Amino acid sequence: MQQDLFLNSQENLLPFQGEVRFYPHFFEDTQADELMRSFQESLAWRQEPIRIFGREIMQPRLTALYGEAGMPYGYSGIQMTPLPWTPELMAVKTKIEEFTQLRFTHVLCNYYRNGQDSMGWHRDNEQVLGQNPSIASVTFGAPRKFQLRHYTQKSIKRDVLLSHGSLLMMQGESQHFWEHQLPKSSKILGPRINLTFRKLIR
Ligand SMILES: O=C(O)CCC(=O)C(=O)O
Ligand SMILES: [Fe+2]
Repeated sequence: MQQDLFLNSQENLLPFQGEVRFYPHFFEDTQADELMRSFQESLAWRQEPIRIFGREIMQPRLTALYGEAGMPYGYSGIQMTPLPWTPELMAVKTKIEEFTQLRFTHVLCNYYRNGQDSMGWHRDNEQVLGQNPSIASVTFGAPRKFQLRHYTQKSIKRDVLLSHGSLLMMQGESQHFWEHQLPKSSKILGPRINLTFRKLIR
């Protein structure tokens, strides 16, 4: 199928032990602008605490979880109950599913209010994601640097600028062998919305 060819023709950003592919113009600019505005206003953004080394701290960003009823999702000591899909989130999910020929059950939404909001080094390797999860990550708004580094050889790093309307696919063994982060930026940046589509297994 044409789309499979296109999907795999994009170069792998990782040198080994996983696959990460970047599609800078997944959405047309006008569509990306509209989705940014709509998600900014309509999603149920909240600042939630997480537990790190037994201490509760507020996450340096806002989040919201949408997905299938009765399938909660948790990370870093918090458990989130999904809200039902909105038409816009469902439309984005369908577009990604048609492009990738994969299926997703949930979307974790992240809202970075400015350059001071961030996400630290982590792997998306919760058991409910299964062995080699495929994660589809789309970006709207301010472009931000996204970093990958090998989990045991931490000097091996890759950077990619996640731009407005882009799609990043993380697949294969990437969540075993690579961690990723969205560092703070000292630039004066507007808001950025990131949607990470995931498939939870029952
Ligand atoms: O904002 C991003 O691009 C990264 C989000 C992420 O890694 C996550 O939600 O697990
Ligand atoms: Fe992640």
